[in-house]
Formats: sequence, C-alpha cells, structure tokens
Amino acid sequence: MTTSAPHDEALVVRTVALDLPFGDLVDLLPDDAPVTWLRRGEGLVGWGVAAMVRTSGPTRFSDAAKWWSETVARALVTDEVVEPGTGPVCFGSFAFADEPGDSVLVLPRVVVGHRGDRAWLTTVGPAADRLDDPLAERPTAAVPPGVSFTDGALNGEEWMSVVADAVARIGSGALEKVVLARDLVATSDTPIDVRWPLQRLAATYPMCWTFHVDGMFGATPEMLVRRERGLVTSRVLAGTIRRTGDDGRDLALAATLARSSKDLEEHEYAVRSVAEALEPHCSGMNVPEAPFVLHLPNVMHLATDVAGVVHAAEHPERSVSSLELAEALHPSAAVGGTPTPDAVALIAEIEGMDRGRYAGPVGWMDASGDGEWGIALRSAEVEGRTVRLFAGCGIVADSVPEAELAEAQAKFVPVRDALGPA
Ligand SMILES: C=C(O[C@@H]1C=C(C(=O)O)C=C[C@H]1O)C(=O)O
Repeated sequence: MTTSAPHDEALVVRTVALDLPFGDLVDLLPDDAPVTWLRRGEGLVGWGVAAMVRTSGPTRFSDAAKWWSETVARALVTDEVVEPGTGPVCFGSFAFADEPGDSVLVLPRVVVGHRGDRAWLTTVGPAADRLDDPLAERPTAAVPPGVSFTDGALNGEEWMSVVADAVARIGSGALEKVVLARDLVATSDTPIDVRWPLQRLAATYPMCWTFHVDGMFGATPEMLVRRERGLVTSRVLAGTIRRTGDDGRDLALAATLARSSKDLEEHEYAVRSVAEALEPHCSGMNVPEAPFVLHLPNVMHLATDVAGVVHAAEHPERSVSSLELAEALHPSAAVGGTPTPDAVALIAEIEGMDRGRYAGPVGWMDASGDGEWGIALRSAEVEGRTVRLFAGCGIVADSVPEAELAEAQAKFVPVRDALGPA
C-alpha cells in the first residue's frame, strides 16, 4: 500500500452551495488529474490530488477502506449542503483480480457536484490556500490526432478459440458460465487528453455512468452497487444483442432477447450472484422476477434492478459502506461467471491477458459510506499516447464463438468512437 499526503496533517474540507444552472460538469475539468462520475448531466467531477492510496492483492478493498476511514478522521469538515456526495469524497478504481493489478483511491482537491436542484463545490486543503475559480471557462480538450487500432493480447481468431475452449469446458460440466474478455490497443500521435473521450462519452451515452479515475475511463451501463442513506440498489446486466440502427428491427430484436433462453440463463446467474451477495447485509430485498430490456446506442441488454435496505446499525458510520458492499459483490457473474471461484480461475488460465482495472468496481464514496460503484465496462486505460480498450462476453453452454466476437466488437464501440472526431 502506498500513500501520498502526510498522515498527521489535518485536512480542511469545505462544501458550499452553488447556484444553478451552470454549464456541463464535464466542461469544468482542468487537465490536472481529473475524475468524473456523470450520468444524465448530473454527478460529480473533481481534480487535483489532496491525498491518495494505491493498494493491491486480496486486501485491496479493505486496505483502501481503512485508509479512507483514517483520512476522514483527520478531516475538519464544514458542509453547508449535506447530501450524499458532499463533504470529503473519494474516487476509486479497483483491479478485477487479486493478482496482478493495482487499485487506487483518490481524494481530489476540488469536487463539483450536481444532483436534482442542488449543486455544490467542495475544496480540500489548507484554509489559507487560494484556488483558481473552479467554475472558470477552461480551454477545451483536443481530439487525439492519428489514432490507429491494433489487436491486444489475442487477435480475433485466437480469442474465438479460447471461447470454444470455454464452451467445451462448460459442456463437460466444469462450470456453468464464464465471462471472457479481449483488448484492443489504440495509439495516437500525441499524448491523449482524457477529457476528450470523457466529453464524447457523456454526450453519447447519457444513460450510462461516465467515469474516470487515474487513467481508467469509460461509460458503464452497469451499477454494481449504490448506497444512499440505507437504501441499496444494483443494476445487473447480462444477455446482449447488437443494435442494427433500424428502430423497427431493433424492437423485434429486443423482444427476441427477452425470450432467448441462452440470454435469460446467463442473466439469471448474474442476478442470483448479486442477490446472494447482498442478502447478508440487507433486511428487505426486492428482486424482480423478470428482466427488462435496456436500450443503449450500440447494444441492448437484459437488465434487472435489485433493491434492498441495509441492516440499521446503532451508529450509522458502522453500517456496511458502499465500498464494503462493492467488495462483497465483486466479481458478480456478469463479469466473472458461475460458480465464481471456478470462473475466476478459468479466466486467469485461458483469457491470455491482464484485465487490470477492467471489470473491477469504479466509483465514489463519501465520509458516511454512501456512494456509487459501477463495473468498469465499456472502458479503457489511457497512458500517454496509448489507450487499451476492453470488452467481454458471458459464455454459456450454447455460446457461438463468432457471435461472441461480434458482441465484443460492439462493446468496443463507445470508447473507440469517443477517441475519434466529434
Ligand atoms: C463483460 C462486459 O459486459 C457484461 C456482459 C454482458 C453479456 O455477456 O451479455 C452484458 C453486460 C455486462 O454485464 C463488457 O462490456 O465487457
């Protein structure tokens, strides 16, 4: 575990209300360690680093949670707004696997939030510090020039043979479902300003959560867990069909998806894994019997919204935090498989790449433990001139490698298009 910011120094945190309306949150970001969590124009953006921790291995979540409790304990907080996401807020992105992979939790210097009819500004740092006007107009990000794409760890043919291997193992009864992913590498002529794809993703995928933490970015449709004042919700996705661009045909395809036994089976595994992981932490739970179809610009998914009420604790800060819930839920069968230990072992054995933070929890949490953790899907990792894009598919007994490859290609589309011109 490595940390920045001295341990004994007090952190002065101040949240003030802002007048609405102001422009798009995403347009406020300077090129200084920007972080985002945006949906339908609302959410949180932040920048600068007041404190940060990097963790790894099987204790990556608990080490990060401990660091956050200690960080919050030394914060001197003045909060005029008192909403989920005000006061000190950390942004995190966690590795998919215990090994390899690094995880990160950041407390930004500045956070701007907007939710319903409330907006706020939080600053972290010595009281005497003067900040530039956080709502100042920024120079806009530029489109990355000369972007070209190459295969990542495996080319399409190689990946299809891995999928065929997984189908054979499922057929032999070794496991029921495994999610297999592949990567693509984009290279630009100059270092990539992540604010460009973030602006594009937020505009094109408003129904998804556009995220960025320390180089990991994307627009995910899948909410692993949200905790808001004792109420827990999770949006489970699994079962996918590509869109054609023709609305009439897409509606017919949506009906096919809702009746497809292969997709319903894949979906059922994912819902069950989430419901079972939430159960020990919740008193009442609502798990709808049948999924709905979520329409995105590139694909459609079977979706189920699970809800529950977390056990009340005598002291609210002792009730299970959103990050602890994310740890309990990860990896759900939407990104791992069923049974989880067999699926995770098979991924490590045959997938042929390091997932890094792809398909791991990504999101934010405040001092009370309220927060939102999505699954880092439709995502990529940017470093300098290079972006590594990820996409995966749930493999079950009836999966056909060619169809899975086409589905993975469709899931690359959000980030691939976001790297191109507007
Ligand atoms: C694994 C990904 O997506 C997951 C797999 C899905 C599927 O196999 O149908 C659908 C949504 C996600 O839960 C991805 O986007 O990379």
